[in-house]
Amino acid sequence: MSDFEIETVDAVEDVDQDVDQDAGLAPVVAVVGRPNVGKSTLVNRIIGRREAVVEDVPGVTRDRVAYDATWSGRRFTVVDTGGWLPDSSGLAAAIAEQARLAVDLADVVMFVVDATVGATDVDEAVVEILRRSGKPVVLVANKVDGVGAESDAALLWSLGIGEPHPVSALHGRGSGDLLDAVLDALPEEPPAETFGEAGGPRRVALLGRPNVGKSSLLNKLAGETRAVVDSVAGTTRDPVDELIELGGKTWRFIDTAGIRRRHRENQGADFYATLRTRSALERAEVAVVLVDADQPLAEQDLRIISMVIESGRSLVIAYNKWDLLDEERRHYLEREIDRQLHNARWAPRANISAKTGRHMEKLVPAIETALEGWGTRVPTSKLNQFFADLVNSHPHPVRGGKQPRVLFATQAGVRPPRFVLFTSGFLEEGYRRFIERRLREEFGFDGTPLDITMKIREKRGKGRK
Ligand SMILES: Nc1nc2c(ncn2[C@@H]2O[C@H](COP(=O)(O)OP(=O)(O)OP(=O)(O)O)[C@@H](O)[C@H]2O)c(=O)[nH]1
Ligand SMILES: Nc1nc2c(ncn2[C@@H]2O[C@H](COP(=O)(O)OP(=O)(O)OP(=O)(O)O)[C@@H](O)[C@H]2O)c(=O)[nH]1
Repeated sequence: MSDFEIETVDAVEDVDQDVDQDAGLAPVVAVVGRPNVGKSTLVNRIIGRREAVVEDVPGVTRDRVAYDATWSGRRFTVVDTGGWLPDSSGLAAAIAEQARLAVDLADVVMFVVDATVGATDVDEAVVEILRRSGKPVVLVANKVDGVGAESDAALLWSLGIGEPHPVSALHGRGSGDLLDAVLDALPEEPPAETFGEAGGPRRVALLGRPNVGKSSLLNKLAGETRAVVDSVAGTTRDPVDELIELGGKTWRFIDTAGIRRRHRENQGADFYATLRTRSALERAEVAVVLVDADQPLAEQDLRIISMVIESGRSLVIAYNKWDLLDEERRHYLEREIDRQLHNARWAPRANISAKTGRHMEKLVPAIETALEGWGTRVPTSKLNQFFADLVNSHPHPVRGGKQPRVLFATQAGVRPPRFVLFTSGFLEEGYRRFIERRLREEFGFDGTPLDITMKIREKRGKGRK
């Protein structure tokens, strides 16, 4: 992208592949079944807390649907589909719809049947959908509270989707064996996320177009603390980093040799500057982009900021040469910046002067804020509470008689925070931006781009097996 169009939301119809390869995304286990069979009770049993709302009234609308769960050290997201269909047109149709959604969005389906009631016509219809999907299904024979009821469970072999697992969601009986079966059905565990060196100084890239004051700032930072701790030879290429102590911590400034070396005499300096920026970003965790406050914001400034955002690194914007502005211009510029940098409005800002040292002390807190936002993880239940509220208070506009919904969401990773929204249809641009804005309002995320992916259920009638 050469302009300043920052797309943090990937609107892709068929993104299953991307998402499934995402190392951080926990597999999704959807719990499906008729009303009142004990889905919520089972979910509470699995997550080890009483969070899903259990009601004796069938079909109670719930506002939280997805939770983090762990069994035998394996992390997964469990989804209570009971909350998906508050206004259905007839039970059978509603359950069928619920099953289809679950099949499309989950890695494994837990199909819950009330063993004391036995298989009903609706259950049979669900089995049909599940079988056709080819997704792994674990059959749960619930409400088997004692040995006496085990024969009820055995009758469910007749459904023809494999072994019924007798459990009492209420008392916990059989739930361990059930979860073992679920783990067996989960896809292979992806390799753990590996980002950066464990511990060690946080890595900062100082970026900006020629003449904005990068070397001046570097000298000021290094000089001010009187502690240029060390120079570090770059491991891969020739760049040399510097360890600088600031605010009681040691920071690794990336490729400071490159900043101090002048490219001005070279032809194609622009090209080298871009390369340098790119390779610095590769190794950095946070970028401090310097902008010359005394000059109009240039295309190149915006391009550098875009590069940071696209690289998924955290971002601080420092307006340098603030000493050159008079009071009126400062006031005016503050507003101007808000308008011009609206795509990076979330980045902490510092108005500094590398020359006079003005507000240099604000730089470290800004960097720390950005790194914190970058590493923030929101628990699944909190995230889904947020989306439930959002969908209720600000539903997606109806388009062509349809109203796509966020069914549930999980955070697939950090650095930067990555979210996957499981939706019942395509969310349009404006709504996606709205979601991002509200996520930021609710959870902070100052200084970090957000990577938001939609995982849309397959379109019906388009080659369903
Ligand atoms: N005896 C017995 N009762 C259970 C068991 N599991 C759930 N129940 C009861 O069944 C009723 C329905 O449980 P829920 O967990 O709300 O059922 P649900 O499937 O989530 O229901 P919907 O919200 O209608 O979709 C509650 O009164 C539970 O206490 C069980 O293992 N044994
Ligand atoms: N008034 C004022 N001048 C500054 C400030 N920071 C840097 N300058 C001046 O701006 C000019 C460029 O500063 P440098 O630090 O060399 O800029 P740079 O970004 O390293 O430049 P390149 O090496 O071309 O990429 C020098 O003349 C500095 O003295 C500041 O805060 N206020």
